Amino acid sequence: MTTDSRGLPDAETLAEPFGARLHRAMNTRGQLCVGIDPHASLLASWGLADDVDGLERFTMTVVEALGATTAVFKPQSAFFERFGSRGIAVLEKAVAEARERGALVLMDAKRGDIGSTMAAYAATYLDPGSPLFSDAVTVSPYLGFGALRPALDAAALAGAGVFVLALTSNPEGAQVQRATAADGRSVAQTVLDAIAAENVGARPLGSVGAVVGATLSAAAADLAVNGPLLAPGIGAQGATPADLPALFGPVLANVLPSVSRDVLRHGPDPVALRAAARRYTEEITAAVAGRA
Ligand SMILES: O=C(O)c1cc(=O)[nH]c(=O)n1[C@@H]1O[C@H](COP(=O)(O)O)[C@@H](O)[C@H]1O
Repeated sequence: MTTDSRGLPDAETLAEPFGARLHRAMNTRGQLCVGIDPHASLLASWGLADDVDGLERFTMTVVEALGATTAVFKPQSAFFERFGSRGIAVLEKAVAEARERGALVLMDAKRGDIGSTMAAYAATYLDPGSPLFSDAVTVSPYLGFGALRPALDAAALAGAGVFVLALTSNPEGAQVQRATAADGRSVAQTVLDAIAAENVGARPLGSVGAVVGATLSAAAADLAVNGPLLAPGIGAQGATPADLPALFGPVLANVLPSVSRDVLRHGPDPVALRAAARRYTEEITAAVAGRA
């Protein structure tokens, strides 16, 4: 991807939808998404202070070590927000530096609100003029999928993507997501069907993704959304790349497995970080190819 002087995608890149850019990135760099989650415990294990300087050292080390080889970075916004405006400034820098190195940035913000407020979130993450403009953002559909419309429209306009929570990796998610909706489908299936409707006709891949935790024993849902499937939960939450084929079956090629702590714990040595990311990328490639 080419960028302008601020590290933002240039007009030509923006014309290409996120789904197509992600498809290419996964094919050339592998299917691993590296989560940037600067937990206080990780800062401590890297020998860094739990302050803004530690946050910046941690984040830039990850971006510099992995930016040239990783398809997607997923910074978790909360770990930056907890330091206030200076933490957000580090996040802005991380977005620009990651993109500078050719990685896509999926902002893990999990936003979701009434439509008029959603428009402000869309302006934050999906307007190319915003300092936090990202290639994609995670959103929550629990105020109703329709309330996400401003984000879906802004993403389409900017050539960006939106990942909607469908079946999350945490055990508590089932209480809401497996509940039966008025028409007899599960709540998760209504979300997945709405995502699929957004992606109709998109080639090679739609720009609206679903979040489906790799920790699930079975999806028990139709995952054929013609879009990417972000699969967090590998590593610290107990799932492995070898779990992916049984869970995702025919849509395995569209899965973007995400690992945060189990890569990050190998720092601050960039060589060890790269080795950990490479191991996961190879294991995912083997799983997708049926060799796991
Ligand atoms: O949207 C997400 O990224 C997400 C969805 C989900 O269902 N489960 C989940 O763990 N995540 C995020 O993925 C990351 C997982 O981190 P690790 O468990 O350290 O790999 C965290 O940033 C979570 O907030």
